[in-house]
Amino acid sequence: MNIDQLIEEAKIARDRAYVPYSKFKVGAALLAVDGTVFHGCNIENAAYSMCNCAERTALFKAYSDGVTEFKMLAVVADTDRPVSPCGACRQVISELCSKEMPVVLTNLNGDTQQLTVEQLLPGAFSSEDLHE
Ligand SMILES: O=c1ccn([C@H]2C[C@H](O)[C@@H](CO)O2)c(=O)[nH]1
Ligand SMILES: [Zn+2]
Repeated sequence: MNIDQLIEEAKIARDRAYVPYSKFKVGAALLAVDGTVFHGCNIENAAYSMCNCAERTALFKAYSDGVTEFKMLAVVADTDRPVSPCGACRQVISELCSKEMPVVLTNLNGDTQQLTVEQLLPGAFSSEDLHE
């Protein structure tokens, strides 16, 4: 599974987005070290704050299936620039993925930006900050 293939998987995930309120579809594809690809889409709710982003959907699906080691995450939306994950997702990605893992951000025009998890949220608050 290369980067282009993972982006295609993210587009498949995006097609399943449940977005009756924003109409803004986002897809994510999370490649695990064992080669499994977890799809994630955004899932909205009439109680708006319950909306879940595509990135967190993919990560939570993997974790809840017992898969916790990842190689790469791709995210796609119909944006002018490569889609920018929200702050909440950056925080969750920082917690659950290695600092060095590549995150591929893209849009439907094929504009692509590749960042590491550390670059996505430099200086993220982490478990190391929690000394009791
Ligand atoms: O990277 C992003 C940015 C936004 N959204 C979702 C949240 C909401 O459903 C919609 C509009 O913010 O897009 C994602 O899933 N991922
Ligand atoms: Zn988000």
